[in-house]
Amino acid sequence: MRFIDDQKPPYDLTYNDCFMVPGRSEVGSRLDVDLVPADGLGTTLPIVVSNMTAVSGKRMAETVARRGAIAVLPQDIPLDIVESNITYVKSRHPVYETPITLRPGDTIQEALNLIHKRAHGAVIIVNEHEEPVGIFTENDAAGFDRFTQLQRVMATDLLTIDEGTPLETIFDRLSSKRLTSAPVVRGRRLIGVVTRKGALRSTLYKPAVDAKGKLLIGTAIGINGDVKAKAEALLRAGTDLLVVDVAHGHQRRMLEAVELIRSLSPSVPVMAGNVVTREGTRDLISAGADQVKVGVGPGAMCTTRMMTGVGRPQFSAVLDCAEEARKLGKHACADGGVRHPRDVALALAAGAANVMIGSWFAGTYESPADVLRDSDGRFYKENFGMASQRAVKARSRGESLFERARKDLFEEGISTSRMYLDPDHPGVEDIIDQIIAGVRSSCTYAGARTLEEFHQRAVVGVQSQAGYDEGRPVRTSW
Ligand SMILES: NC(=O)C1=CN([C@@H]2O[C@H](COP(=O)(O)OP(=O)(O)OC[C@H]3O[C@@H](n4cnc5c(N)ncnc54)[C@H](OP(=O)(O)O)[C@@H]3O)[C@@H](O)[C@H]2O)C=CC1
Ligand SMILES: Nc1nc2c(ncn2[C@@H]2O[C@H](COP(=O)(O)O)[C@@H](O)[C@H]2O)c(=O)[nH]1
Repeated sequence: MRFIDDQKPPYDLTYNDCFMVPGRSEVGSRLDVDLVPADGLGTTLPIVVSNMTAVSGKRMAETVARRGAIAVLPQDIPLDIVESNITYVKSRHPVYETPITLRPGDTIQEALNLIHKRAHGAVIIVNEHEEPVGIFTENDAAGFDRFTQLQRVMATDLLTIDEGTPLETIFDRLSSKRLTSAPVVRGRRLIGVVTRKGALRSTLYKPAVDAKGKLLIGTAIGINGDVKAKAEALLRAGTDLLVVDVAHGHQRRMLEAVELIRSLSPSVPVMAGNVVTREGTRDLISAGADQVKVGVGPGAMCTTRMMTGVGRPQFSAVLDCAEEARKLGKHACADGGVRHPRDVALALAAGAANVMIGSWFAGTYESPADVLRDSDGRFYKENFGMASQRAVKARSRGESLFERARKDLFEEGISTSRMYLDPDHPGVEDIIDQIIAGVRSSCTYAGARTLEEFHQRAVVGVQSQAGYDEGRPVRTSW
């Protein structure tokens, strides 16, 4: 990446400060761009879902891995739950979505409680042999009370798709019947759900899978407690990526933890952070990290900079740390502060191998929280920072009341915030579509076919606030 006229500003930059100019391109189509990160992890998109309790769980993990990204389970979750989540994600189909199932005798209320847990908007009603016998969508509830059994309202003229049916055929069949989704069967037994959009997406994205073809999943670990025992348990459980994560990643205990983890497994990919300096990057890499996580204070739930004055504008932090990591043959993950596809593109232009996103994904069907409605009827989910009182309480539940009360005094981070589901993009895959459309386009503007070429060719300028505002779409007349 270079700055226009090679004029690097003498101050640090946020994503909003930056813009990219187009360059001569030989890339004929945005679909010719390969977005596989250079880190060799097995992902096919440069997106990592933050290890935040309100963001990353098993549904998030399976959904993003199916499209080529990876989610990291937070360090707050009890180890036995982490183990079962890894097993669950590894058991998911790499193409077909996991169905929500109920029995004919279950009620509309039960179906409505579950239907927003996934984006495909249907509950499949199965018999005792796990064979689909009906399908329920929200519209089927109209005019019935909540205790009505599903067998009374479900649609029974089912279109089922045989496992292995070509994706284009699935799309055509669903389109011709004006259906958005259908159960997938092996013989007569339900094995998944496929949607029209899902069939299309599966032709555009490649799942992130391990050597056995199982979906990838990462886990996070802190530096408190018995790091060795926790790391060993996560490795045994089959984590594909270990993220060693603390607010201040450039500290002795962190470096020791990374060294320890590296000694336990020479081969597991280790991401460690957070840092924003070249020195921090070097130290984490010499301790054994394959990838440094970059970002202090840019996150949407983050009060670090207001509380402490510490942090660094994210674009410059990524630029420096990624350059340092590259010199050492390693990688950087730009963590936090992403609110638009352009931010992802700028992080990649700055040299990041991956971009970690938290709060944006909290407002999706796949994040762990339940969907709530505000007084205007708009759907939202609760999000909270990992340094907030709520998260600290969860992390320290094994400690004495006294210790927990002391920790409360160190609360940092927003306790809860509302992340509204975008009615046009309520699922995490909808947001991934937006991001990837933006990033593919950015690459072709720069004339790049790969992320490495993008980093080499990107030309960045610095803009005023007015320059940034000019780029924002205008939704009403003025
Ligand atoms: N990227 C960012 O800007 C930030 C991210 N976070 C996120 O919040 C979560 C919790 O982070 P964290 O509180 O570090 O995790 P932990 O609860 O795992 O604590 C980190 C350890 O580091 C010690 N420590 C020393 N200096 C600091 C410091 N300046 N800030 C925090 N801890 C320090 C703490 O000791 P002691 O408690 O005794 O001081 C503690 O033992 C993580 O997921 C992290 O990513 C949090 C803040 C900023
Ligand atoms: N200072 C804090 N940073 C936090 C907290 N919880 C998470 N984080 C960091 O933010 C990113 C995600 O950023 P986002 O803009 O996409 O939401 C996450 O990966 C952490 O590094 C917190 O409580 N305080």
